[in-house]
Amino acid sequence: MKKKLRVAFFDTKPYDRHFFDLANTGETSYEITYIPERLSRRTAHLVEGFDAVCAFVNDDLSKPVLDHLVEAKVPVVALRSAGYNNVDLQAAWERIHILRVPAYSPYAVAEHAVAMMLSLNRKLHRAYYRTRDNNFSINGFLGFDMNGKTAGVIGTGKIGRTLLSILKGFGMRIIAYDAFPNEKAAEEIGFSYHTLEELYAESDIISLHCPLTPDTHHLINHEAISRMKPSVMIINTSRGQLVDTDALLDGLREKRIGSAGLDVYEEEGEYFFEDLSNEALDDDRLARLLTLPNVLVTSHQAFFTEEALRKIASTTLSNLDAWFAGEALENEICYRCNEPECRKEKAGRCF
Ligand SMILES: NC(=O)c1ccc[n+]([C@@H]2O[C@H](COP(=O)([O-])OP(=O)(O)OC[C@H]3O[C@@H](n4cnc5c(N)ncnc54)[C@H](O)[C@@H]3O)[C@@H](O)[C@H]2O)c1
Repeated sequence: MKKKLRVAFFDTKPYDRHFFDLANTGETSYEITYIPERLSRRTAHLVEGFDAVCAFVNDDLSKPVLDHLVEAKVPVVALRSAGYNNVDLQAAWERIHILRVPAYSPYAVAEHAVAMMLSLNRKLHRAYYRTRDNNFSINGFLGFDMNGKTAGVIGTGKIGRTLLSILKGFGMRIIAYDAFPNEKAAEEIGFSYHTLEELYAESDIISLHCPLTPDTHHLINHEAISRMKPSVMIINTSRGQLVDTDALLDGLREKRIGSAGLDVYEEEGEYFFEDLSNEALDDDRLARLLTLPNVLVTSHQAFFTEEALRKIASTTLSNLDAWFAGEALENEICYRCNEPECRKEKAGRCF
């Protein structure tokens, strides 16, 4: 019998195992080892003897870890995520192939962003606890009609556009900013592009849907916040480091920000996805955010729907199938993918 290819899955939870076991029945089914620990310098030695590594959003794929993977002769990393800001693509170049799941369910993330907006606006996260305590007072729960208000979306890719369509249905005025505007989508959905400055000045709700890059790191900082409407609601379901947490906390303290919904957090790596209910939180900024009634934190769960997990599992495994079959790698990424002479476009692989 042909020996199965071995894949080391890092940072796995029971739901990963469930959906990957369901999907791992194709022609090239793999011998999957589910490792609960994150991939890091400390755990990189576990990759010895594997044919591939599968990693998630908080796994560390910096140069020292990639060096270790290359030494261990692991030729490919399959990310089971869309974002890849945790990978040093330059260090990976011409040494190890990086595959990802570019799209699995834009609805999952966009709908979670809307859930956060509705909860913060109508104080559902607080009402839930009040009524359970037989406290039927509605003092402090005054919200606003979203109808007629302005929503500003930063990043009009798959998720941003899905969100814009949903908010259009609420009767909101929808505006957007993107470094690479998509005028066709703007016309079809009915939103308009503006400068960041205009978007900050005009939006009642601002939702972030751009990737984390050197250009977008701390996009929401003191200066940006100083240009926003005083009661603005900020929603971040994209990546924690888009928001300067100190600036956010100052804005909340000074009442320059009305409310914030955070599915991601700058330093989430140590905390999100883990049950730390028996421990004291040692991150003072996260602890402070969690005390504020107008802040709603969820732990990177926007992607977490049945449909998204099925698609993540099937695409991750078909990316590996394509790699091991020597086929073109549609979902490979490298730091040169945005260049006009991108090799993948011509040869099907980045290098
Ligand atoms: N919370 C979650 O569970 C979760 C799940 C999936 C994705 N995400 C995050 O959502 C982000 C968006 O996902 P997507 O599928 O819509 O990606 P996408 O690639 O389809 O869209 C990203 C958009 O951002 C734009 N962009 C790039 N640089 C920009 C800049 N400097 N300023 C403004 N816009 C810029 C791009 O032009 C593109 O239109 C991902 O990068 C990821 O970080 C979060």
